[in-house]
Amino acid sequence: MTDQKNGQEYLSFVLEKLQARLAEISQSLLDGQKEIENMHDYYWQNYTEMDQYGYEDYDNQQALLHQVNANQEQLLLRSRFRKMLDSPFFGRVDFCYDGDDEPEIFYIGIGNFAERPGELPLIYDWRSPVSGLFYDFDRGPASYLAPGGEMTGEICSKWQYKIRDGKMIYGFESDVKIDDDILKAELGSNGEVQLKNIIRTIQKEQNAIIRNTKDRILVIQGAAGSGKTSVALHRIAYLLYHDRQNLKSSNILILSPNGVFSDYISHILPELGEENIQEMSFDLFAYRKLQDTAADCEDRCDQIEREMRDPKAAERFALKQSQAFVDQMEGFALELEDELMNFSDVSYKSFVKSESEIITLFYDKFADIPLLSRMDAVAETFIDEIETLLNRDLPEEERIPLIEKFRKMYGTMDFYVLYNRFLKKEGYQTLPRRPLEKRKLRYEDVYPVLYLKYRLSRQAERSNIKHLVIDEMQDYSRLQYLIIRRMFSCKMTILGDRAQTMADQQQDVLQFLPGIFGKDLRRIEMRKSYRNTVEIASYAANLIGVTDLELFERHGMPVLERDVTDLEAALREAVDTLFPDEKTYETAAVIVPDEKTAERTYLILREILSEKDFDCEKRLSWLNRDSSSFKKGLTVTTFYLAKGLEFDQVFSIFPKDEKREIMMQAQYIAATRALHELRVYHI
Ligand SMILES: Nc1ncnc2c1ncn2[C@@H]1O[C@H](COP(=O)(O)OP(=O)(O)OP(=O)(O)O)[C@@H](O)[C@H]1O
Repeated sequence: MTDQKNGQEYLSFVLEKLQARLAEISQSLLDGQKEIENMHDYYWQNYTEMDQYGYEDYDNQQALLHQVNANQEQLLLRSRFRKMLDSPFFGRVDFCYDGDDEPEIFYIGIGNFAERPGELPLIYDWRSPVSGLFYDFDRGPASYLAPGGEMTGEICSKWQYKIRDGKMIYGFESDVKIDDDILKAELGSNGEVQLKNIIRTIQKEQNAIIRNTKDRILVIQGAAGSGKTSVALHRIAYLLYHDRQNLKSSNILILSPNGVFSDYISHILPELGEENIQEMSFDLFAYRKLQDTAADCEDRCDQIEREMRDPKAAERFALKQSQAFVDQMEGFALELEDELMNFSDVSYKSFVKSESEIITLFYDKFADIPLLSRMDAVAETFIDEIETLLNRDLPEEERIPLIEKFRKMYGTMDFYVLYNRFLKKEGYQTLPRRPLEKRKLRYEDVYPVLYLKYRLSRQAERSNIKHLVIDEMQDYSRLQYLIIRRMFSCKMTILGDRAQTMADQQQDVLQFLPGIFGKDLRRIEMRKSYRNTVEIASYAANLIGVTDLELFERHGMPVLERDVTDLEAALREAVDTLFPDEKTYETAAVIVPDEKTAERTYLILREILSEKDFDCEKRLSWLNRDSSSFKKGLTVTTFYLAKGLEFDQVFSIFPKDEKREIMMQAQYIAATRALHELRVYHI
C-alpha cells in the first residue's frame, strides 16, 4: 500500500493506476468496435429474413445504439484520463471528520479517477463537494455539503502541487489560502494564447460564485481582469457536473460579444472535461430574426464607430433604447389593436365566417394572443369548423389561401412599415421607404423593431435553454434586456464591468435589471483584479477615476507614455520594443480607436516588420469584425474588439488630449488588456 501522505509516492502510484485503466479502456474500445462491426455484418447477412413486423430489426438497432453510446462514454473517459496523465492532481486536503482520530486524505484534480468504476476515487474532481474544502477553508475547522448533509471536521493540512508531464515540479504545504506565490507565478507566466483554466488557484470569493446554485439570476459586477469570464466558464463546468441529470451542455447558451471572443474561450470547457456550449452574439440573432423585415442590420461595431464620429448618435441611441421610448411603443401597440384592423366576412365554398363572429373571436376569445398572430387563431377556428362539417382535413393548398384571407384584415404585417408609422406618429425622423431587399436598419433601430416583433407576434420561447450566460452585461441596453426577458425564462449568470461601457456614459445595468428580472436577482461584486501588474492596473484606474479597485501584488515594468507626431512614428517606436523576450511573450497587440486606423496600422506595420525579418504571414494579424479566431503573435485591433481579450504586451495608440468619455473608456479598455507591459502613445 502506498503512503498517501507522500505526494511523490502517491503520484507514481496514481500514474500506474491511470496507465492500467487506460489500457483497459483501450481494450474495451476495441471490443466495442468489433461488436459494432459484428452487428453490421449480422444485419447485412440476415436483413432479408428478419421478421416482417421489424421487431428484430428494431432490437438490432437498439443494441447498436447502446454499443455506440457505450463507446462514446469510454472515449470521453479516455480523453480525461489521458489529460490526467500529464497532471493527475494539483491539490490535497487532509480532513479529520468530527469524531475521527485520523484525517482522510483527498487529492484533487481535473476529474474523478478511481481504479475501477464505482470504487472510491483516488483523485477527486475539483467540482466534487469535498473539494470545496480546498478552496474555501484554511487550516482549522471546516465543513462541506455532501449529498447526505453537512460534514464537519478540521483541516489538518492543505497541499499544492505542480505536476507536468507526469513529473512533480513542486509540492508544498500551504498554511493559508491558496498561496499568493503560486497565484503570482500563474499570473506571471506566459505561453498561453487563449484564456487559461484557473482550477489550481480559484480564490475563495470566486469559488462562492462558481458553486452558487441557489440564485436564479446572478449578476456579477467585476473590475477589469477580476476573473469574471473565467469564473463564468468554471461555473458552467460546475453546474454541468452537479446536475448531469437535468442539464446538458446543449441547454446552456452564452451571449458573447463576437466570434473572436468565442474562439478565445472555446477550449476551456473541453479542457475541464465538458463539451463546448452554444454561443451566439445578440446582434447576429437580431439580424437573423429580422430577415423578413430588413435585408441588413447594423451591428454594435457600426454604432461605436458612428458614436466616435458623431456625438449626437449616442444620444439618439440612448433615447431609442430608453424606457420612455418603450412606453411609447407600448402605447402604439395598444392603438394598433383597433387601427390596424379592417374586419370583413370570410368565405370558403358555402361556409361563411361573419365579420361580427370574427370580431368576437378576435377581441374576446383570443385577446391574450399577440395582435399579429391572433388572426391565425381565428382562421384555425374556422378551418376546424369546416373540417368537422366536411369530416375531412383541408389540404395545404386550400388551408394556406384561406389563412391568407384572414391575414388580409391587418392593414400591414410588415414590421418595418409598422415601426415607421410609429416613428411618424411620435414625431421622430422616419426610415426611408424601400423594398425589403434594399432596407438596412441602423443599430439604434434594430432592437426597437425586434421589440415590436416580440411584442406583436408570437415567438417561440427558447425553452431548451436552461441557463443563459451574458458576458459584458454593460453593453446591453435596457431594451435588449426587455427582449431577453421575453426570450428566456431560465436561470442566468450576467457579468460585466460598468467601467468598460463603450459609450459616452457609463452604464450600470444594476440600476434597472432588478426592475426587469424581479427580486430573484443577486448581485455580487468582484473588486480584485488579477490580470494586470500593479503598475498597469493603477495607470488604467487613474484614466477614468476608478477608486475602489483592489490590486493583486504583482509588479512589472512602469507604464511608458510617449507623445508622437503621427501613427507611423508610434509604430516605429513600438516595433523596436516588440517582443523583447521571445521566450516569455507570446502575444502583443496594437490597440487603436477605430476601424480605419486599425487597417492603416496593419498596413504600416506589415511594411515595417517585413524589413525586419518578422514572419508577417504567421505572426501578424488584423483582428476585425469578420475575424473568427484569436492568434498568437502581434494583433492589430480596435479597443472594442479587444474587449475581453488579453495580451502580454500592449501598445495603446490614441489621439492626444482626447477627453471625451467614450475615448477615455476606450483607453481604459485598451490599457487593461495588458498582462505585463503597457506602452501608451499619444498622437
Ligand atoms: N483565481 C485565478 N487564478 C489564476 N488566474 C486568474 C484567477 N482569476 C483570474 N485570473 C486571470 O486573470 C485574467 C483575467 O481574467 P478574466 O479574463 O476572466 O477577467 P475578466 O474580469 O473577464 O476581465 P475583463 O472584464 O477585463 O475582460 C486571466 O488571465 C485569468 O486567467
